[in-house]
Amino acid sequence: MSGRHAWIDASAGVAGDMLLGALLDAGADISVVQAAIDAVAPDSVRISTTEVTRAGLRARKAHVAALTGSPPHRTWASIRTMLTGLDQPVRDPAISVFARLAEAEARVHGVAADDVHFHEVGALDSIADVIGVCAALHDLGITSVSCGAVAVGSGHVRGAHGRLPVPVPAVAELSRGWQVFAGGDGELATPTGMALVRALAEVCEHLPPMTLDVVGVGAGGRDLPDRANVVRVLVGAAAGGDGADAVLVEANVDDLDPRLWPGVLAGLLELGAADAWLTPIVMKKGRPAHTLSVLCAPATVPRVRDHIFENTTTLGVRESPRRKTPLERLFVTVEVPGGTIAVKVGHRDGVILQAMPEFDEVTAVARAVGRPERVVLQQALSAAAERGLVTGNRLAC
Ligand SMILES: O=C([S-])c1cc(C(=O)S)c[n+]([C@@H]2O[C@H](COP(=O)(O)O)[C@@H](O)[C@H]2O)c1
Ligand code: NI
Repeated sequence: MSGRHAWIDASAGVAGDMLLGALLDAGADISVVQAAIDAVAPDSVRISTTEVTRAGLRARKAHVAALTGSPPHRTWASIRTMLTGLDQPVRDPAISVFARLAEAEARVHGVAADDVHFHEVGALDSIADVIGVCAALHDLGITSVSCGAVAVGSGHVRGAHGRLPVPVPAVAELSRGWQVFAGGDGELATPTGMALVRALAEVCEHLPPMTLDVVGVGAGGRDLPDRANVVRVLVGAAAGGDGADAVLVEANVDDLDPRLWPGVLAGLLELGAADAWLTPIVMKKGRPAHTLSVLCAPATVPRVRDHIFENTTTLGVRESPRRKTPLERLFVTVEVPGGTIAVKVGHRDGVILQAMPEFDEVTAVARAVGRPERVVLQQALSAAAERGLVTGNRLAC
């Protein structure tokens, strides 16, 4: 696996500064985080951390000190403009986080997302938390994130909106489609924390099998006697050595013009899905239909989801984590009359299990020389066999 996976333990709640503290505790470089924040809001905030204890457990508390006065209200549109100063790997997730917040606030207050006025969540410290978390993830080389069920709290809280029930409306809205539970008194999950989870974590899951590398513990502001007010981030490589994390995205569809399916499948592969296929099914009420299945890397899920909603008639998608164990593979070019063809060789522990000519190249040579594909395929297989590329043989060094 190329990148690292981070699993967020939000079983005691989540807030932007808690997540930032956890990632800094896991080893993210604070100067890299500060530089990303400075790129958006120069000389505005200073990030620091201290070691604290929460219910007797060591944790790192992130502090965001304002160096200037922060304007009380910001619109989503103005924050989006501020974020353009960031490098793409930090900017894209930061925009996704604020877009989530804007959509949630828009639904809560009954206004258009672009017109949403953030109050507390638009303050400099929230902006710093979001940018800081995205920069820290990038600095740690984390390429996929998942998170368990989130404790949201209970009771009431007082803020710019007056007295709000917990989970506060924005958190409730952001929680749709995610596993949540009360988990205790007070506001345990804040809008910024929940937006970070929803924008960055591809799936809600228990701790996935992984070779654990580092555990970061981020402290919340309160020290509760009965439970540690912390977010933990467990960072490592997904289990299976070369096995990569994958997500299966599926939808049952019974009313799409069938002529549209080839374009839907091709589009999914173009945007980076590892595979996309249709299975004929008979749905409720005896309706013939199709299951669309898409296997992709966790980071590709948001694009896959968007593509399915934009290009099919489905009203929802299902997502489930999967583990892929790819065979090691290499390509060997063989010569056939009239051209060359790449042969994909799958092997394990140095023994060849598969040697198959790439069929697109078989087709290209067959067309170029005017011979049937099956003849060119056989010629490529024979050429591969002459090179010793057959099942059971050891790979030549
Ligand atoms: O700023 C806004 S619009 C805001 C909306 C809501 C709603 O639920 S609506 C709640 N809050 C409260 O702000 C503070 C700070 O939140 P952060 O995400 O910035 O940590 C928190 O207590 C929210 O309940 C703000
Ligand atoms: Ni609000």
